[in-house]
Amino acid sequence: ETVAEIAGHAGDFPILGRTVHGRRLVYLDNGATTQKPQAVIEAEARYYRESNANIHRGVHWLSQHSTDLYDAGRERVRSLLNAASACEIVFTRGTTEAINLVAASWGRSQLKPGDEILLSGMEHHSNIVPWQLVAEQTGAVIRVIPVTDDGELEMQAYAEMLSERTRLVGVCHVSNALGTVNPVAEIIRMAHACGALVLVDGAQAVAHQSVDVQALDCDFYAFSGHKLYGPTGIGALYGRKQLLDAMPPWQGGGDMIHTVSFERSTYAETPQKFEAGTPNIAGVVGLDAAIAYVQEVGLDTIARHEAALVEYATQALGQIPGLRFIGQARERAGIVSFVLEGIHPHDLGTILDMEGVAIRAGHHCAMPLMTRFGLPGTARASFALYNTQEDIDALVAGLNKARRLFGLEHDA
Ligand SMILES: Cc1ncc(COP(=O)(O)O)c(CN[C@@H](CS)C(=O)O)c1O
Repeated sequence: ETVAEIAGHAGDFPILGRTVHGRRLVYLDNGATTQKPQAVIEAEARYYRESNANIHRGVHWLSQHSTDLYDAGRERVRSLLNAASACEIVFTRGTTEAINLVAASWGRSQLKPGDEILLSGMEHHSNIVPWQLVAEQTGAVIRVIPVTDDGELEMQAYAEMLSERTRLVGVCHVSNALGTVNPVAEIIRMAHACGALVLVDGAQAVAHQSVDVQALDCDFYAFSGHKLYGPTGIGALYGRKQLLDAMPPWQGGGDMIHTVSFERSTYAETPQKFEAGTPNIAGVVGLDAAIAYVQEVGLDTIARHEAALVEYATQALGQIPGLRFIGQARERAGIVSFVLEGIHPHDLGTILDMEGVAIRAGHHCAMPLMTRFGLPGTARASFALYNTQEDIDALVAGLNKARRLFGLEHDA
């Protein structure tokens, strides 16, 4: 599709037709969660209307049909990430659970006292706290890759931190607080050169650009379906097959076993070994529909559309006196973060909400990053394929109204 055609897709998202406080909803909080196209809403509803049954265990047609849908969803995720095999795709509740799975299974079984885990200073709490929990249990040590004033990783410092003690590097593909796109292929190459693994937190990347885990050569890649126009409660972990095969289960129960006795149980193969209990089957069906939708629109088209929005927003917001961008990385995806002198981000968010404009304000679950910038938080506008320049104009109008309400309009 062309970028011009993409704007027509707003009509695919029923919720965008609603008002908030009597104003048109201007939804610019896509980093928190994206809205859902009718195709995703209908896919889940149709599953419950026509196909619902438990998977893997029934001998009846409906159970096999439901299992086929679940397997088709796994193949769709494989195609999204270009993984070598569908058995490298483990369904989880989302990014947080995917990272906890790696920390609990690989971390607890592999990490020894003194081993080092390198995390970037711009990580989301879900790529910090699981590693702190496993470091407490194993004696491993967490070290932080510094972030520059522009919101990029200090690659020279990273190179100097890498050593034979480095066992794993955790890095976000795209920062949810700054929009920075990290040079993950280079980060991975450098980590592998000293024998370390890399987990990439892809929560803010998969909806904004094509991801190829084989080209990146990453060891783990995590994302959430709800940030990719899919349902909440479903996401996925990509893991290199030989790593997943060597990792112990992380949750016990039905489906993840081969045999069970009170003396000893044996476990299913990857990926089922990591999918205990009845999974979110409808969520997988909805995720399948969401990925099909973005693949139809075209991730490269979406990337170009959102890059144009970031550019337009940077120009328009840059005209507002007292507005300071936080994070000016050379490569950004889908997010603009800023502070407005004299108005707390939460007050900005509240005033914008009264105008129907939804943004996020606060620390964005990246408290260490906010501390690094000496801020309590920022205001964040995050874009999706259905956003338009008119949405950004509404944001600018709302910010200027906030300035008037706070008596800041006397600035030139
Ligand atoms: C980079 C990154 N990593 C992990 C997560 C967690 O995703 P879950 O689906 O909640 O598991 C998120 C979710 N960030 C939301 C909620 S804090 C935001 O408004 O930025 C993220 O952006």
